[in-house]
Amino acid sequence: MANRNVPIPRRQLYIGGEWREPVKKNRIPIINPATEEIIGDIPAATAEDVDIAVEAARKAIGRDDWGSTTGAQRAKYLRAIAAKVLEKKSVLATLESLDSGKTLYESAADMDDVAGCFEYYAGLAEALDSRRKTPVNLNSDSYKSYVLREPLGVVGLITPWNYPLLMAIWKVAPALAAGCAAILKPSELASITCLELGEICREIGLPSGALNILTGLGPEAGGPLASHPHVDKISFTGSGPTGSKIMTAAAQLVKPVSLELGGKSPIVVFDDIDNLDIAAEWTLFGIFANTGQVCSATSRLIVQENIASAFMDRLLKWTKNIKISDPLEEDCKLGPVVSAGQYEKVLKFISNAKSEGATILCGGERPQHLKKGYYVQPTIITDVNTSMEIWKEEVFGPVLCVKTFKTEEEAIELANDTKYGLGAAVMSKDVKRCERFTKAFQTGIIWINCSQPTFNQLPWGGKKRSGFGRDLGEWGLENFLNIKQVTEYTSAEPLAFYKSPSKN
Ligand SMILES: NC(=O)C1=CN([C@@H]2O[C@H](COP(=O)(O)OP(=O)(O)OC[C@H]3O[C@@H](n4cnc5c(N)ncnc54)[C@H](O)[C@@H]3O)[C@@H](O)[C@H]2O)C=CC1
Ligand SMILES: NCCCC(=O)O
Ligand code: NA
Repeated sequence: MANRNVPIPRRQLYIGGEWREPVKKNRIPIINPATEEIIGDIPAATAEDVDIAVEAARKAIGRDDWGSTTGAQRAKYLRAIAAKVLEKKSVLATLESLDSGKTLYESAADMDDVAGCFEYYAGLAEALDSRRKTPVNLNSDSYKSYVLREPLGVVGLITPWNYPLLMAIWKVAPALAAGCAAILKPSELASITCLELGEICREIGLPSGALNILTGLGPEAGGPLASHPHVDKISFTGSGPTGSKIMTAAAQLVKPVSLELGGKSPIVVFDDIDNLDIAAEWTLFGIFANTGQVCSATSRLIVQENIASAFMDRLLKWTKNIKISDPLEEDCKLGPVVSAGQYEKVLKFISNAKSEGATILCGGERPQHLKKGYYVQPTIITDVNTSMEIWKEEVFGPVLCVKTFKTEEEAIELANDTKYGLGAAVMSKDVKRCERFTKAFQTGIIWINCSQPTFNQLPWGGKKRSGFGRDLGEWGLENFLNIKQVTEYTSAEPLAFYKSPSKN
């Protein structure tokens, strides 16, 4: 077992490069979901603190030490942050697991990804210098034009608890690379590592106000950020209802938003796969990794009828092998869900599925050997029909529902039978078929013969009710840039649109 006695730092809000007590001095308890114990507390920001942070961010943009930096200069800060994250990886990973219930293995992998994401956007920040000013050929002798890529301004980043630091960094790294000043509002359910990012920024000497971190409740801290007149953009990852509230608040000021809102992603398994075990493991990984708390989790298995029985048999065998334990225990592969509320919600989905006539093939309860903590067994549900809640709604827990199909057309129809459109996976060795599915899936992310691998270089986001806009890749950077066209009249001739007074 890793050292569970890592002290939980008692932090304040990180504003203008300093730790600052919230104006109202309120704090929120930190709960370890594996033990249900209170292990510390975080500051609770309110509208007053949002005002102070926005002011600090505005000042940063107006100061030369941040507002006039080149991409290459900002890249140095990003690389310094990446190096610090790696230096502190073990402590950060433990804190992430204590706060969110994520297995230590996954928390450590997240810290590598966090550092990798800062490194990746450092590269894009450097490349931005040569792309900052792009001439545009107008086929005109009278005009000369170019396009500037400039930082968008002050941006609000509102992020969830499922990958507490990583989801924040998917937005923080490109925002800083672009030269914006950012205000991060992480989830109140898991904020520790985001506050530690504040300490890292302080240690590496990031110019004050370039990144501000406000922990607090959604409506009290996130709400005022979304509706603040001096915040130029909101980038949000989280639930549909909250995304909709943020968009409504932002719309009053015609403030741009990008929304990443989760889904009910399908994984389609065909009978031509060579190896049932390989497909079974990807299917499991697609729904049980991070205890199913993944926006792109492939939570609907759509399996070809003639292999369904053999495939389900393999799935059950693999599922029985999953070690469920305290996330800090070695080889733990499934920790608790994040909170009491999420635990109740997941169990309610399972009991509703039962009352609607579905069969709980395995799991469905808390594991017998764990008396405390928000643990839910990995659960597979069959005899599902398309009108059931379990088929339609995002559970955000370790719950897979299963349907069978006979024909390819039927599989496509089932896969797209959702209001969401984030991810979709197909398992088949037929290349042409995979191409047909790539075209037919109504989503932003397609996985072929795998589920969930994620790379900094690739765009991340969905369509339909999964939201719009893209994190990661060059698209993640574009989110935080203003595109400005500059047109210069270079001719010595007059415009000659109006009658000249000299000809009167
Ligand atoms: N797509 C995804 O990645 C995620 C989806 N979810 C889904 O959402 C459900 C609810 O979980 P929550 O933690 O309540 O998610 P949420 O969407 O309410 O929270 C995400 C972020 O939004 C903030 N927020 C909440 N209300 C706000 C408001 N009125 N204005 C501005 N910011 C606000 C929260 O404080 C947090 O930082 C989960 O059960 C899960 O199904 C949750 C987290 C991530
Ligand atoms: N593997 C990263 C998933 C990100 C998300 O849940 O939004
Ligand atoms: Na927590």
